Amino acid sequence: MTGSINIALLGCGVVGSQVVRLLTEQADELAARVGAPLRLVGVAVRRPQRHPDVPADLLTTDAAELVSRDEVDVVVELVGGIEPVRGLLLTALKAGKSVVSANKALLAEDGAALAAAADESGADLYYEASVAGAIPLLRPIQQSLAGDRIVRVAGIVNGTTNFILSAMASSGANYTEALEEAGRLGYAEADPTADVDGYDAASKAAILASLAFHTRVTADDVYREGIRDVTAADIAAAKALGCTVKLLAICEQTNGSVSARVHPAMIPRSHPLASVSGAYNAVFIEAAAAGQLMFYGQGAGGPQTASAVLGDLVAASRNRVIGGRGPRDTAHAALPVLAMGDTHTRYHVALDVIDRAGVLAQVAGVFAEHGVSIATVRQEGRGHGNGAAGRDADDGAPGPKDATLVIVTHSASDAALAATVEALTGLDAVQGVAGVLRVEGLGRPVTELGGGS
Ligand SMILES: NC(=O)C1=CN([C@@H]2O[C@H](COP(=O)(O)OP(=O)(O)OC[C@H]3O[C@@H](n4cnc5c(N)ncnc54)[C@H](O)[C@@H]3O)[C@@H](O)[C@H]2O)C=CC1
Ligand SMILES: N[C@@H](CC=O)C(=O)O
Ligand code: NA
Repeated sequence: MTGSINIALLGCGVVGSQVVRLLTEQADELAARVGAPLRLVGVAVRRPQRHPDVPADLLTTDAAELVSRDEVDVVVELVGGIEPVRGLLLTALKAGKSVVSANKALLAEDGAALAAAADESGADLYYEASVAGAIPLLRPIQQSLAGDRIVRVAGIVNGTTNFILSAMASSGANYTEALEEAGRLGYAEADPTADVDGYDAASKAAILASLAFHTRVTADDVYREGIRDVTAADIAAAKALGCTVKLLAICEQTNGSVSARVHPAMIPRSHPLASVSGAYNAVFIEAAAAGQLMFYGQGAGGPQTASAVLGDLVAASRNRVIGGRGPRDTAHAALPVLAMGDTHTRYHVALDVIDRAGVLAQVAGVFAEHGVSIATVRQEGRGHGNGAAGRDADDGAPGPKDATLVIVTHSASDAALAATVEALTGLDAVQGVAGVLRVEGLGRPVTELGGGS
């Protein structure tokens, strides 16, 4: 066995502390797999007194000094955020030290600079834990599917929002109630913004699109909508169509460009992603030759995420032992990113209208004017003696009539749909837009829409 592989750990929180535990508990096995012992030479933290489980002589508050030590072979970064981590990792990579990171925010913002620094010095840069935690996803994309052409990567990459949407669907809770439950059970953080507003998923989408399509997509390139505006009525409307609502990250390659978007969408309950509930993640990959593949598991958690970090650490360490480096990021395709307005999907539009002769024709006319083709229309009575939702509106009940028109479109551009909705709000007979949600078939025909619950 050769000399040890020396590891510097930055950050010792939820994930970092589990990496220390696994490195200690599995030391002999890891050494056998790598061909050299993995030796932790330093752990950079903010407050050493909070880490009684880490040998005191390893703890330091000076991350910059630790990273620049000559003895360090691999830097494992589990701090998160952009600065000071970016500077620390660039220093490490430029000095030829390999880097393992779970930092999706940094990778999605400045992965190109990190990859360039790794290329320059011949070091490894691995970040499997940054997307979908424990689920092996980036390595299959980069290695197992390297000979194929990936056309779509779509999935549920945020456990917090999936938990909230699952709770809303199963109990009928509204968003605020479900968020509170997620907080109580430890899924949602005190400040849930990064999760519920889709920033976390957008960073992951940027990383997935970059690797899958051999190009560079940053978090800013990703269209982003979170789940704050998803209502109990949206969930009920999805149910009525045989669908469920999920926060999806969708990355596609079409006609020489890529698109990456994060937003809530209805998906058919028969789709494999529909049954992914609670804090689980699942990602669906479609490749030209391989066809459809699905990856499922826990996207967060200390031990789970540490598993992915250790996998990267073993890979980087093996490369050190053998001499050389593993597969690097390839961005040779350099594809343009499609504007959200030019992406195409189907839509569910619920309109509150006055129920009188000619309204349906008027509404249909607005869709037609904007080139948006209607697939199905359903009218539901609403109040004023008009009967319960879902019953025939024309039930002969006396009094003024209000109704909700539930329209599902064929595939249309996002820009055309937005213009249609804008124009609909200008119609006298339209009292309000009760809901607009995208409907995604995700590589499967959406045949069952309207099929009921
Ligand atoms: N917790 C999870 O389930 C997952 C986390 N990740 C990523 O893993 C990374 C770490 O996440 P967690 O362990 O959950 O965070 P955490 O907040 O529990 O741990 C981060 C640690 O870094 C320390 N720290 C902050 N600034 C520092 C500095 N300048 N020098 C040294 N230490 C510093 C903090 O005191 C804290 O102990 C983040 O990038 C996160 O996005 C990725 C997937 C899942
Ligand atoms: N906050 C994320 C976990 C880390 O990637 C989630 O809720 O999935
Ligand atoms: Na992963």
